[in-house]
Amino acid sequence: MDTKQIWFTTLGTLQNQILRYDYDTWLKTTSLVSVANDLAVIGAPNVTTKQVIEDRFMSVLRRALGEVLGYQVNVRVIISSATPAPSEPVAVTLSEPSPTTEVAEPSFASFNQPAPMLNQLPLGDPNRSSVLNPRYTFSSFIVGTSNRLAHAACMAVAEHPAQAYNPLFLYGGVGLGKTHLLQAIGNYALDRNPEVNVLYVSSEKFTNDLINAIRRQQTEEFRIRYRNIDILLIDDIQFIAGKEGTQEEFFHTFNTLHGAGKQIVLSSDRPPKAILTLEERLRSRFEWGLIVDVQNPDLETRTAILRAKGETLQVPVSSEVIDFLAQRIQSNIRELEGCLNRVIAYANLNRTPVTVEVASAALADLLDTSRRKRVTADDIFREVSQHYGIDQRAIRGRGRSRNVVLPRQVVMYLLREETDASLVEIGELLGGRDHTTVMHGYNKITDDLTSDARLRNDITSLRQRLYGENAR
Ligand SMILES: Nc1ncnc2c1ncn2[C@@H]1O[C@H](COP(=O)(O)OP(=O)(O)OP(=O)(O)O)[C@@H](O)[C@H]1O
Repeated sequence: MDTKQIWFTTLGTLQNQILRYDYDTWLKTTSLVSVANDLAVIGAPNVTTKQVIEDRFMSVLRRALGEVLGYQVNVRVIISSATPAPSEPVAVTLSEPSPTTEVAEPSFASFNQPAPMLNQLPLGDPNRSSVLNPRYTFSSFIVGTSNRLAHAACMAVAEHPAQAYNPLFLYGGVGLGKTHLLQAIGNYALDRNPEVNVLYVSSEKFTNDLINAIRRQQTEEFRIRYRNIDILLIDDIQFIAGKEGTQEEFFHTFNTLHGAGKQIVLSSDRPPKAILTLEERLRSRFEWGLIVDVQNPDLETRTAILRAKGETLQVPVSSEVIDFLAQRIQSNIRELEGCLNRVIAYANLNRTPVTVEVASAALADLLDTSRRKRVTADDIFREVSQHYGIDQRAIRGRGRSRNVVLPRQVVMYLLREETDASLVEIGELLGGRDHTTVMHGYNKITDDLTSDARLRNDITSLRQRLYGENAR
């Protein structure tokens, strides 16, 4: 068989294995350039097709080719300027694409032409489920007071795309679960309906794709790629600030999708108002829908996350170790997970069970330095008293006016979060109060933190005072 016959037969097999519009859009226009040394080189007519094939069809292609050839081959896709129909002779000129990582924006002058209408674009999306991490689902996401709102908003969007909140804008510090939630929306929507076009990209990838499209004069493909989507998930949108050309293109992408009733979800490390050098017209669009923040996880959430993570690792981790880690590692969830992994690896290497002593040894450098000095109950009473201008005796006393109850509950919260004191001990420190009263005070502050920005600022500045530079 020559390459033409091989490809003809392979495409015939593939036609029965993948969705018809996927076949028509992405595979019909490809060719088999060569087969040699266990390597089959496939020619794609443009960079978008090449990317889609690489992202979605490599394993099915390998299998189909293997069946036709009778032996296994590796597959490589290149861009080929000729795009013969499968029944036509293969005659191609090869051109290697240039590297995809770029640093600066080129001139966008040639790019400001009208975009194709959505209904003129071919169906079938580029780069979807293949780039969504299957681990990032709603069921693997632990909900606590710090992320309850964000989780509910994402769930609503996943269930009713473009009907609940559009756009949905998620913001929060590093490692707090924004990417997880964004991708959970995509995974959920795809589980419900595999035909839905979901695209998850970082804003850096959006920028790079745009730059490459301009450089290769493939702006049309770029637009097809980005405007033929049902749910667009863009991570770390703050990075488009200051990039004029990217903002311009994103503005049009946003308008096209939003106008066509498609869902847009954005994440950022800060709210739209705080993204400096973001064009006003984009800022106002980001504020059209719902803006929710993801906060630092409280003790309960940290404990629940560690417990769930321990279960997936199938390594017995005692509740003492989990409590120890949840108390000590407060910065973010990525670090929390990293620390648990490190403790388990350390125990494995030393062939010991995972105990608090082992955890403490495994994390010695982190616990001693990065977080810093130990905070004492005295530190907390002193700082809270100064912050609210309330005498320490009043905080410990029996008064029930609002101006003393709030600082008292903040002390309960900080003692529980920042020290190893038990509920009973905290009650004693606060003038012999019952542990259920302490629990109530702690819960009150944790709940209020989700909705009360002023209280959040209070807690943040108190932590800064307690820990200095390293405070979260
Ligand atoms: N509530 C949660 N339940 C379970 N796992 C979580 C939760 N929040 C975050 N994680 C996990 O923590 C890790 C970091 O989360 P993620 O990458 O989503 O953070 P991020 O907010 O996008 O951070 P960055 O801004 O640095 O990109 C991931 O492994 C994620 O699965």
